[in-house]
Amino acid sequence: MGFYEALEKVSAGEFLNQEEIAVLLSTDDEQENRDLFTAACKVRNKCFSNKVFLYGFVYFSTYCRNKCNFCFYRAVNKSIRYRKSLKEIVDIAVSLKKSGIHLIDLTMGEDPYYLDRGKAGYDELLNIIKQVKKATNLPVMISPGTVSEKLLEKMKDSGAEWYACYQETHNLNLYNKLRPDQPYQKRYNSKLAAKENGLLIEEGLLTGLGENVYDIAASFYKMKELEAQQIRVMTFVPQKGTPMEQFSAHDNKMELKIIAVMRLLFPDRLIPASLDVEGIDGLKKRINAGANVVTSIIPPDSGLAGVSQSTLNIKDGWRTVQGVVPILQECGLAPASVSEYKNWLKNEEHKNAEENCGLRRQNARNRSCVFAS
Ligand SMILES: C[S@@+](CC[C@H](N)C(=O)[O-])C[C@H]1O[C@@H](n2cnc3c(N)ncnc32)[C@H](O)[C@@H]1O
Ligand SMILES: C[C@H](CCN)[C@@H](N)C(=O)O
Ligand code: SF4
Repeated sequence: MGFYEALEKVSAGEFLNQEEIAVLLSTDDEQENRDLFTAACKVRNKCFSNKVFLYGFVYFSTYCRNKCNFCFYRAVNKSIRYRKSLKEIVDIAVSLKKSGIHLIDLTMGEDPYYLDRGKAGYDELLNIIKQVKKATNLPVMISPGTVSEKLLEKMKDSGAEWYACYQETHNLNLYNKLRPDQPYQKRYNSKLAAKENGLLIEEGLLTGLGENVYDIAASFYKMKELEAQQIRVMTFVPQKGTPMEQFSAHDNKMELKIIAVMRLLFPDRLIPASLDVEGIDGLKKRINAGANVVTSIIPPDSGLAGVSQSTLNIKDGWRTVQGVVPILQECGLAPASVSEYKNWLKNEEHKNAEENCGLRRQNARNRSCVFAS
């Protein structure tokens, strides 16, 4: 099947086979790329109108027990380590809320202080979620890595709506190289357990790590199977002092194509444009590829580090609502209101609960879109 046949088929609402996905992802033709992005934005606008969601980011602990080969915060790296106090975390969350974001993303390394049962931090972590919720009354996403079902349940009870945990790839060999000593299935099962416990889940891919278009197509099938409410991709950014420091940094072309194809395959799912890859300069192209969420918004004076770009555009204030909104406007878009975001969540939580009860197993494509005109 040719590029335009595949594009037409997916635009008409059909899921593609792996060969057809590979065709869309393989194009280097400029006109084909433009048409892919235009089709993706059309589908996004049909589902979400001109509304974009904004996520504030609080990386509150950079300590980590793992040794992911791509990550600046891997256990043995000489990176900036900090653990923010409860007061600091709540203050940052409140300042993010005041700036106009829709969700607080509480992200951490797999910090044993918080994750090991019996340590003081275990209850502190739950208290952080509770206090952030209480102070902001905003939806909360927790990104703690692979955790037990018990902890997921407690996180949900403490007020978290979302659990983010990215597999990065579904090519087992590549996964094991990227995340040594972190069994693939255990990480995957965390997401299933979170979903069963009523949390919304985010799945994510890294690109530029040696995967091929068939691996990416296989990941889309896994995303379909997971029924994640939010799906993302980020280009790998080489990190100083890590085993993959010399791994050549990729341009962002594949990331943009993946965003567009994800949008076409999963029209009504949330798809982020992360500021943590290329900073503010990379926002427009990600939005114009079909993204509908801006992530990694960070208050300039919070002393927080990003994940893949620990400093880019933080102190200069570009990773802020103020920095982001004019770019959305240039794309003909605008931030949603908090209640629009909450309505979207409520609807998804309802569907999730119904699915969990086995009341309905319906193809994602037939789901109604909250913002559909
Ligand atoms: C730093 S972790 C934070 C949550 C938790 N520690 C975990 O691993 O799930 C969040 C994500 O950042 C992304 N990431 C980490 N290092 C990166 C890099 N060098 N380039 C691009 N993305 C990166 C990965 O997708 C990873 O899953
Ligand atoms: C990867 C992070 C999100 C974790 N839920 C953040 N650096 C981002 O780009 O959105
Ligand atoms: S990606 Fe997450 S789990 Fe892996 S080293 Fe980085 S912070 Fe730790």
